[in-house]
Amino acid sequence: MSERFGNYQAEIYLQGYGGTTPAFSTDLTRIEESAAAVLDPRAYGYVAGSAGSGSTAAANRAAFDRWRLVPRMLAGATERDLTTTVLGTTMPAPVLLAPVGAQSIVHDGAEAATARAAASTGLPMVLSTASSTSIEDVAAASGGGPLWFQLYWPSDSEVCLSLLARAEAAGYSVLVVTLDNWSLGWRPSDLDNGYLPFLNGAGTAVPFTDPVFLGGLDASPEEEPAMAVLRWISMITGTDRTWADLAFLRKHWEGPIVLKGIQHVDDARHAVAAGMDGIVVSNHGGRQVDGAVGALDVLPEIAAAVGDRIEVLFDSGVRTGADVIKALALGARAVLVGRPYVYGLAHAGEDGVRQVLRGLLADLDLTLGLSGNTTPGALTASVLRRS
Ligand SMILES: Cc1cc2nc3c(=O)[nH]c(=O)nc-3n(C[C@H](O)[C@H](O)[C@H](O)COP(=O)(O)O)c2cc1C
Ligand SMILES: O=C(O)C(=O)c1ccccc1
Repeated sequence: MSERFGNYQAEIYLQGYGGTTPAFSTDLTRIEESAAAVLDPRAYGYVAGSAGSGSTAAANRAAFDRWRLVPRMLAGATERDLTTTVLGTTMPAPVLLAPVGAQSIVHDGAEAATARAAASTGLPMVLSTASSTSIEDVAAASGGGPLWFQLYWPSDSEVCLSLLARAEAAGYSVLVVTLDNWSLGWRPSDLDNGYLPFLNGAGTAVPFTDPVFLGGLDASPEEEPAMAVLRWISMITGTDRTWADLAFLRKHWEGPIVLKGIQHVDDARHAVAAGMDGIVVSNHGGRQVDGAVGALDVLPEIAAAVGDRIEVLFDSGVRTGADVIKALALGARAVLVGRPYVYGLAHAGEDGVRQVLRGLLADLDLTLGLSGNTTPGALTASVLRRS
């Protein structure tokens, strides 16, 4: 058993032996159910919800189910090493925390609690532009843990440059540019509830903490709060960009740049041509385009086309150790996890996020070993069978 992650399994058994069961299921496909019980129904609808009929979120899970592991025996897998190198940096496992905005709607600790939990596991946290906690405060909470910054690309370049400069100064190492959410998708749970994360009965909270953005806001008190929030969001998420515009980001960001939301092999090729360092194959957890292809379904062709020239990461629907193995075997270097850790945050703040992450890593470590594999880097499609 791997000392590092196997201990966590023993800890959970010991807790049970002492009469304490975990606050939420170690099955991350089910943690949503108990999160529904602890969250405000509208906040829950926002986090759990997805676009349209929910068919893309369902397709994400169905895509994982179509691939099965074929375990090997007596394969010398009693010792594993999950260490992975992404964009030249070593991390303890091939897992990152996906950027999730507005975390204060699920827990007062918000992104600072998430940052502390991430730092304690050594996994990189990707901070959202739409965070409820500032870039600097999250860096302070993280205490030197690995941090990446997710950029929503503002329509105003001064605001964009301010975000980039602050992220760089605060020590964020990688820039993740999200391309698939220049407008919020059609999300019936939020539409039915009249819910936007920054809009509440009492009025509005400006969703972005950047001082240049705040300084440029025109005061228009007559504007309907919902219209104001939508306008602010669209000012930050930007519109009307082209592949050529990426040169601006390349010029103003020294470190690696990763494009998030890639689903078509030609877009992956565009990313290479634009001099990007990586992509996240992702459909935003099914929150943007209803009826879209399951993210895992497009991963193999994209990895085959560009995987030797650019780092390929993956998210959307990852819930178990086996899911991580499948994504890696199909060409991803590492995966990002979204909703599960947000539910951990909702349940128990920093500790809840840590429980989710440690559980996922322990599951990954055990499933890797029990299926006869020892390192994430050695996984290929030969460990899988399509069914
Ligand atoms: C509540 C919520 C807020 C999100 N906010 C952002 C965001 O601010 N920026 C971003 O790039 N992606 C955002 N995402 C998408 C995640 O980064 C990620 O792509 C998605 O959650 C992965 O799917 P999963 O939840 O099935 O793991 C958000 C997702 C959720 C659930
Ligand atoms: O809800 C989302 O998926 C998201 O990416 C977002 C966009 C703007 C503000 C907060 C979150």
